[in-house]
Amino acid sequence: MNDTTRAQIQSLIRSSPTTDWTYLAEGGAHLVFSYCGNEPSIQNKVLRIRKTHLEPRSGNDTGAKPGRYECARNYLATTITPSLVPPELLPMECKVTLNAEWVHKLERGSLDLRPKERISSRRYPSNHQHSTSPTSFQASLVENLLGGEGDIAIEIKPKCGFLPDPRYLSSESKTVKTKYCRFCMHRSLRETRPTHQTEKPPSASLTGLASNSTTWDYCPLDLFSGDRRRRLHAVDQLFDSWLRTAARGNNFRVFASGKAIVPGLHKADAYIDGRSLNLPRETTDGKKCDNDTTNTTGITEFEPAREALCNAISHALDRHTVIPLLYALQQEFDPLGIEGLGRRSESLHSGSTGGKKKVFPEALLVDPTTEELNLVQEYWLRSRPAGEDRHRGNAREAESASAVAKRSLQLDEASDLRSLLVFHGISAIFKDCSIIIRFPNARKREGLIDESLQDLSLDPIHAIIKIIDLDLKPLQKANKWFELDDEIWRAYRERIELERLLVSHDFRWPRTCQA
Ligand SMILES: O=P(O)(O)O[C@@H]1[C@@H](OP(=O)(O)O)[C@H](OP(=O)(O)O)[C@H](O)[C@H](OP(=O)(O)O)[C@H]1OP(=O)(O)O
Ligand SMILES: Nc1ncnc2c1ncn2[C@@H]1O[C@H](COP(=O)(O)OP(=O)(O)OP(=O)(O)O)[C@@H](O)[C@H]1O
Repeated sequence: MNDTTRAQIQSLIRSSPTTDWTYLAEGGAHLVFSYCGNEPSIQNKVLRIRKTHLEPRSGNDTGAKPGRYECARNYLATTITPSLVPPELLPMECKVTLNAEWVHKLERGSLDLRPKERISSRRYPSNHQHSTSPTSFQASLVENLLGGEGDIAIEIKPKCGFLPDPRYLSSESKTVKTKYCRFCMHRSLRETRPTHQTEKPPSASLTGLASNSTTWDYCPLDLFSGDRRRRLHAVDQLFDSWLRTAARGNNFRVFASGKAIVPGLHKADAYIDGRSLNLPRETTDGKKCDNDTTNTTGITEFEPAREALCNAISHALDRHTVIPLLYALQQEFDPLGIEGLGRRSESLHSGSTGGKKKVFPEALLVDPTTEELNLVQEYWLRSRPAGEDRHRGNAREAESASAVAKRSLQLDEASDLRSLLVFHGISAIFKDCSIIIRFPNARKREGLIDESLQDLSLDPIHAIIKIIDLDLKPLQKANKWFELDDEIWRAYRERIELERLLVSHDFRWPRTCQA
């Protein structure tokens, strides 16, 4: 640990959980607070705290070894991820262990600000929880990627950017899964089954699939296509659903001066391209906007920002290697797909998965060892040219790199199931991470910080791009992944069939996701 890190940790320990930290955001697994105190060493930092506390320790809670998941997670973060992702894409962070009492005070102060459905949700498999009160929490002190006064930051959660290999699909699933991507089908499932993950926003399309063939939501295959026009379209669709769902989705978020903007709720003190976003507090007829997604009054106020913002994001992505990199990491570590893996497991382990029929036996789902994680690194490095070119290329190049990788390490149906599962777990991380694109305030950039913030630049050349949320997924989730995948494509097939019956004569199949 160097002196700077030591000073930061000291400042964190001295800081007050009730007055020095403000609730910023959260996902399923972490709570994130930004620092608002006066200690210079932790200005511009966020505190990212694991919701699930440390695994049980033996004895008196000091000096005992962390569990297997914890070890794998740390080894991945410190040793493996930096070889898969170039350092400039990773935020600077230092790990800290926080006293539970301190964390509880912090959490209590944030309860009013947190989305209700997030409070007390614990979704990790049971072996990552325990019933006794925790004495400490794992956290990291990370650079605040949203920036400060006058900066505009966009967060995109792109999700899975490719269709599965048909060779590993059943004849039944093939008809659907080779035409529609998992993300689009999953959105449809959430739309048609309100009980399925109810915290999710409804899709921007309020009608059925038939009309969906003309108005089409965000599809990750567009973003990952390598085609600039489709990428811009994808960004525009993300912006669109951000507007229509009043920022309730998790695929696109806009932050101005470090604060999340909610269309229809906020008056943002932010400017884009010299124009105020002018987010209305009230609709023009004087009624407070209630986040009703059908209320378009607040939405039109954003239209002037749409073009400038979407173009800037899209150009920033075009100039950067982050999208092809994520594509390669998602696709190369997942040659068979979860269905292919499940079918493989069934053929190998039929009858041995215990009383409750699960596709993957428990014994296969322990978290990876350091040796297994080293293989991940080896596989990745062997499949790519040395030097800086390692992280370059477009989606198509990534595909051919994938072919090379498969030849060199034989990651295919002949590989052992355990290795394939470990690799699938790595792919899952990159299917679920987010990208933050920050457009620093032009005047601050030029060192003119004391001038008025009228002229906020959205210059793609100066955009700073980082990847967040690269935590190891517990392999225990594999059975859930398999079951959800099965539910998703079956529900989509059913929905198509139903719509076809209902609107029989003029039914048009929904637009397919184009690889
Ligand atoms: O399965 P998915 O595609 O719904 O992904 C889950 C995400 O839902 P999303 O579709 O992005 O809204 C989900 O996102 P939210 O927490 O719902 O915002 C989580 O990221 C979850 O991962 P974890 O359990 O927190 O490690 C994600 O679970 P994993 O599939 O990555 O395990
Ligand atoms: N370094 C950072 N700087 C600024 N904001 C951040 C940072 N890290 C995370 N955030 C914000 O906090 C939110 C939640 O963080 P994160 O995605 O890491 O949580 P998670 O629980 O791991 O997510 P998931 O549910 O996808 O697993 C992010 O969506 C982002 O808006």
